[in-house]
Amino acid sequence: MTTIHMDHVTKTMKGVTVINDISLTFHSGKATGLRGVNGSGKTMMMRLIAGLIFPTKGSIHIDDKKLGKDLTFPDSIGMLLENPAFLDSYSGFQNLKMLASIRNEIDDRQIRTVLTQVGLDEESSKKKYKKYSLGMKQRLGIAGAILEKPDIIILDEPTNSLDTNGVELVKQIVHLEKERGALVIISCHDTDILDELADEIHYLENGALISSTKGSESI
Ligand SMILES: Nc1ncnc2c1ncn2[C@@H]1O[C@H](COP(=O)(O)OP(=O)(O)OP(=O)(O)O)[C@@H](O)[C@H]1O
Repeated sequence: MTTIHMDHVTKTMKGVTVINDISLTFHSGKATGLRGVNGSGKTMMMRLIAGLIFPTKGSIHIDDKKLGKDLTFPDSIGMLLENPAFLDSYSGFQNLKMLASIRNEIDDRQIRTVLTQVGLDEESSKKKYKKYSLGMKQRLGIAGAILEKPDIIILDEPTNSLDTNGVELVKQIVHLEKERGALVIISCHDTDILDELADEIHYLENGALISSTKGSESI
Protein backbone atom coordinates (compact mmCIF):
# COMPACT_ATOMS: atom_id res chain seq x y z
CA MET A 1 0.00 0.00 0.00
CA THR A 2 1.27 3.44 -0.97
CA THR A 3 0.12 6.84 0.23
CA ILE A 4 1.22 10.18 -1.15
CA HIS A 5 0.74 13.08 1.19
CA MET A 6 1.10 16.68 -0.01
CA ASP A 7 1.27 19.08 2.90
CA HIS A 8 0.79 22.80 2.15
CA VAL A 9 2.78 22.56 -1.08
CA THR A 10 3.62 25.80 -2.87
CA LYS A 11 5.80 25.98 -5.97
CA THR A 12 7.08 29.25 -7.34
CA MET A 13 8.84 29.36 -10.70
CA LYS A 14 10.41 32.53 -12.09
CA GLY A 15 8.39 34.60 -9.61
CA VAL A 16 5.09 32.92 -10.58
CA THR A 17 3.20 30.75 -8.08
CA VAL A 18 2.30 27.68 -10.15
CA ILE A 19 1.09 25.60 -7.17
CA ASN A 20 -0.46 27.46 -4.28
CA ASP A 21 -0.67 25.87 -0.81
CA ILE A 22 -2.10 22.48 -1.81
CA SER A 23 -2.66 19.73 0.76
CA LEU A 24 -3.93 16.41 -0.60
CA THR A 25 -3.60 12.70 0.07
CA PHE A 26 -3.58 9.98 -2.61
CA HIS A 27 -4.08 6.26 -1.91
CA SER A 28 -3.26 3.01 -3.67
CA GLY A 29 -6.09 1.19 -5.39
CA LYS A 30 -7.65 4.54 -6.29
CA ALA A 31 -7.58 6.72 -9.40
CA THR A 32 -7.49 10.41 -8.62
CA GLY A 33 -8.37 12.92 -11.33
CA LEU A 34 -7.01 16.44 -11.75
CA ARG A 35 -9.15 18.91 -13.62
CA GLY A 36 -8.64 22.56 -14.54
CA VAL A 37 -8.15 24.87 -17.50
CA ASN A 38 -4.83 25.09 -19.40
CA GLY A 39 -2.13 26.41 -17.10
CA SER A 40 -4.04 25.68 -13.86
CA GLY A 41 -1.18 23.56 -12.50
CA LYS A 42 -2.11 19.92 -13.21
CA THR A 43 1.20 19.05 -14.86
CA MET A 44 3.20 20.90 -12.19
CA MET A 45 1.45 18.89 -9.49
CA MET A 46 2.36 15.67 -11.28
CA ARG A 47 5.96 16.82 -11.73
CA LEU A 48 6.15 17.60 -7.99
CA ILE A 49 4.82 14.16 -7.03
CA ALA A 50 7.28 12.51 -9.44
CA GLY A 51 10.19 14.35 -7.82
CA LEU A 52 11.02 16.12 -11.10
CA ILE A 53 10.72 19.47 -9.31
CA PHE A 54 10.67 20.22 -5.60
CA PRO A 55 8.29 22.37 -3.52
CA THR A 56 9.30 25.92 -2.67
CA LYS A 57 7.28 25.54 0.55
CA GLY A 58 5.61 22.54 2.19
CA SER A 59 6.43 18.87 1.76
CA ILE A 60 5.51 15.71 -0.14
CA HIS A 61 5.78 12.33 1.57
CA ILE A 62 5.60 8.96 -0.16
CA ASP A 63 4.54 6.83 2.81
CA ASP A 64 6.91 7.97 5.54
CA LYS A 65 9.66 9.22 3.23
CA LYS A 66 10.02 12.87 2.33
CA LEU A 67 10.67 13.65 -1.34
CA GLY A 68 13.87 15.60 -1.81
CA LYS A 69 15.20 14.45 1.58
CA ASP A 70 14.75 10.70 2.13
CA LEU A 71 13.99 10.06 -1.56
CA THR A 72 15.04 11.83 -4.77
CA PHE A 73 12.02 10.42 -6.56
CA PRO A 74 9.45 7.70 -5.77
CA ASP A 75 10.95 4.17 -5.84
CA SER A 76 8.28 2.72 -8.06
CA ILE A 77 6.62 5.13 -10.48
CA GLY A 78 5.49 5.05 -14.11
CA MET A 79 4.67 8.23 -15.94
CA LEU A 80 3.07 9.42 -19.11
CA LEU A 81 4.00 13.06 -19.48
CA GLU A 82 3.96 15.29 -22.54
CA ASN A 83 6.70 14.47 -25.07
CA PRO A 84 7.98 11.12 -23.75
CA ALA A 85 11.70 10.66 -24.38
CA PHE A 86 11.48 7.82 -26.92
CA LEU A 87 14.12 7.38 -29.61
CA ASP A 88 12.98 8.03 -33.20
CA SER A 89 15.22 5.41 -34.78
CA TYR A 90 14.13 2.64 -32.38
CA SER A 91 10.96 0.59 -32.78
CA GLY A 92 8.25 0.66 -30.11
CA PHE A 93 9.52 -2.65 -28.77
CA GLN A 94 13.16 -1.48 -28.71
CA ASN A 95 12.18 1.72 -26.90
CA LEU A 96 10.38 -0.24 -24.18
CA LYS A 97 13.27 -2.69 -23.96
CA MET A 98 15.66 0.20 -23.39
CA LEU A 99 13.38 1.57 -20.67
CA ALA A 100 13.14 -1.89 -19.06
CA SER A 101 16.92 -2.33 -19.14
CA ILE A 102 17.33 0.35 -16.44
CA ARG A 103 15.83 -1.91 -13.78
CA ASN A 104 16.15 -5.18 -15.63
CA GLU A 105 13.10 -6.64 -13.91
CA ILE A 106 10.99 -7.67 -16.90
CA ASP A 107 11.66 -9.82 -19.94
CA ASP A 108 10.79 -9.54 -23.66
CA ARG A 109 7.61 -11.57 -23.22
CA GLN A 110 6.31 -9.14 -20.60
CA ILE A 111 7.16 -6.20 -22.88
CA ARG A 112 5.14 -7.84 -25.69
CA THR A 113 2.22 -8.39 -23.32
CA VAL A 114 2.13 -4.69 -22.42
CA LEU A 115 2.38 -3.70 -26.11
CA THR A 116 -0.62 -5.91 -26.86
CA GLN A 117 -2.45 -4.45 -23.87
CA VAL A 118 -2.17 -0.92 -25.35
CA GLY A 119 -3.23 -2.19 -28.76
CA LEU A 120 0.15 -2.10 -30.53
CA ASP A 121 0.23 -5.33 -32.50
CA GLU A 122 3.33 -7.27 -33.54
CA GLU A 123 3.70 -5.31 -36.77
CA SER A 124 3.34 -1.82 -35.26
CA SER A 125 5.62 -2.65 -32.35
CA LYS A 126 8.35 -3.37 -34.94
CA LYS A 127 7.91 -0.01 -36.69
CA LYS A 128 10.32 2.83 -35.95
CA TYR A 129 8.98 5.39 -33.48
CA LYS A 130 9.39 8.19 -36.02
CA LYS A 131 6.85 6.41 -38.23
CA TYR A 132 4.29 6.20 -35.44
CA SER A 133 1.05 8.17 -35.66
CA LEU A 134 0.20 10.47 -32.72
CA GLY A 135 -2.17 7.85 -31.31
CA MET A 136 0.47 5.11 -31.59
CA LYS A 137 2.96 7.37 -29.79
CA GLN A 138 0.41 7.94 -27.05
CA ARG A 139 -0.22 4.19 -26.74
CA LEU A 140 3.51 3.55 -26.43
CA GLY A 141 3.73 6.28 -23.77
CA ILE A 142 0.98 4.52 -21.78
CA ALA A 143 2.82 1.20 -22.22
CA GLY A 144 5.96 2.87 -20.82
CA ALA A 145 4.03 4.10 -17.77
CA ILE A 146 2.60 0.68 -16.83
CA LEU A 147 5.50 -1.45 -18.06
CA GLU A 148 6.98 -2.51 -14.74
CA LYS A 149 3.76 -2.60 -12.71
CA PRO A 150 4.74 0.44 -10.66
CA ASP A 151 3.11 1.38 -7.35
CA ILE A 152 2.41 4.91 -8.62
CA ILE A 153 1.13 5.67 -12.14
CA ILE A 154 0.88 9.24 -13.41
CA LEU A 155 -1.04 9.79 -16.63
CA ASP A 156 -1.05 13.35 -17.98
CA GLU A 157 -3.78 13.56 -20.62
CA PRO A 158 -3.66 9.81 -21.46
CA THR A 159 -6.55 9.99 -23.94
CA ASN A 160 -5.02 12.76 -26.09
CA SER A 161 -4.85 11.72 -29.76
CA LEU A 162 -6.63 8.44 -29.04
CA ASP A 163 -9.59 7.10 -31.02
CA THR A 164 -12.64 5.67 -29.22
CA ASN A 165 -11.03 2.24 -29.12
CA GLY A 166 -7.93 3.79 -27.50
CA VAL A 167 -10.06 5.60 -24.91
CA GLU A 168 -11.70 2.28 -24.00
CA LEU A 169 -8.23 0.73 -23.63
CA VAL A 170 -7.21 3.50 -21.22
CA LYS A 171 -10.36 2.88 -19.16
CA GLN A 172 -9.60 -0.84 -19.01
CA ILE A 173 -5.96 -0.24 -18.12
CA VAL A 174 -6.80 2.19 -15.31
CA HIS A 175 -9.36 -0.29 -13.96
CA LEU A 176 -6.84 -3.18 -14.03
CA GLU A 177 -4.03 -1.12 -12.52
CA LYS A 178 -6.29 -0.02 -9.66
CA GLU A 179 -7.32 -3.62 -9.04
CA ARG A 180 -3.64 -4.53 -8.89
CA GLY A 181 -3.33 -1.90 -6.15
CA ALA A 182 -1.64 0.91 -8.06
CA LEU A 183 -2.09 4.54 -7.04
CA VAL A 184 -3.18 6.31 -10.23
CA ILE A 185 -3.23 10.07 -10.87
CA ILE A 186 -4.80 11.28 -14.13
CA SER A 187 -5.42 14.60 -15.81
CA CYS A 188 -7.89 14.76 -18.65
CA HIS A 189 -9.65 17.63 -20.41
CA ASP A 190 -12.64 15.49 -21.31
CA THR A 191 -14.88 15.76 -18.26
CA ASP A 192 -17.01 12.71 -19.13
CA ILE A 193 -13.95 10.48 -19.55
CA LEU A 194 -12.39 11.77 -16.31
CA ASP A 195 -15.65 11.17 -14.45
CA GLU A 196 -15.52 7.55 -15.58
CA LEU A 197 -11.82 7.07 -14.90
CA ALA A 198 -11.45 8.72 -11.51
CA ASP A 199 -12.80 7.79 -8.08
CA GLU A 200 -12.17 11.30 -6.86
CA ILE A 201 -11.53 14.55 -8.79
CA HIS A 202 -9.72 17.70 -7.66
CA TYR A 203 -10.25 21.00 -9.44
CA LEU A 204 -7.33 23.38 -9.78
CA GLU A 205 -7.45 27.06 -10.62
CA ASN A 206 -4.32 29.23 -10.86
CA GLY A 207 -2.38 26.57 -8.97
CA ALA A 208 -4.84 26.40 -6.07
CA LEU A 209 -7.23 23.61 -5.11
CA ILE A 210 -10.75 24.95 -5.61
CA SER A 211 -12.94 21.92 -4.89
CA SER A 212 -13.02 18.13 -4.82
CA THR A 213 -15.69 15.64 -5.79
CA LYS A 214 -16.27 11.93 -5.28
CA GLY A 215 -18.86 10.56 -7.68
CA SER A 216 -21.51 13.26 -7.75
CA GLU A 217 -20.75 14.49 -4.23
CA SER A 218 -18.54 17.35 -3.06
CA ILE A 219 -15.92 16.35 -0.51
N1 LIG B 1 9.24 26.01 -17.03
C1 LIG B 1 8.35 26.84 -16.49
N2 LIG B 1 8.76 27.94 -15.84
C2 LIG B 1 7.86 28.78 -15.27
N3 LIG B 1 6.54 28.58 -15.30
C3 LIG B 1 6.08 27.52 -15.94
C4 LIG B 1 6.95 26.58 -16.58
N4 LIG B 1 6.19 25.61 -17.14
C5 LIG B 1 4.91 25.93 -16.88
N5 LIG B 1 4.84 27.06 -16.17
C6 LIG B 1 3.62 27.74 -15.67
O1 LIG B 1 3.06 26.92 -14.65
C7 LIG B 1 1.64 27.09 -14.62
C8 LIG B 1 0.97 25.72 -14.54
O2 LIG B 1 1.25 25.01 -15.73
P1 LIG B 1 0.83 23.48 -15.93
O3 LIG B 1 1.62 22.99 -17.12
O4 LIG B 1 0.98 22.75 -14.65
O5 LIG B 1 -0.70 23.61 -16.31
P2 LIG B 1 -1.72 22.46 -16.73
O6 LIG B 1 -2.88 22.59 -15.81
O7 LIG B 1 -1.04 21.16 -16.81
O8 LIG B 1 -2.12 22.95 -18.18
P3 LIG B 1 -2.52 22.13 -19.52
O9 LIG B 1 -3.98 21.81 -19.35
O10 LIG B 1 -2.29 23.14 -20.59
O11 LIG B 1 -1.64 20.93 -19.63
C9 LIG B 1 1.28 27.92 -15.86
O12 LIG B 1 1.04 29.23 -15.45
C10 LIG B 1 2.54 27.86 -16.72
O13 LIG B 1 2.68 29.04 -17.46
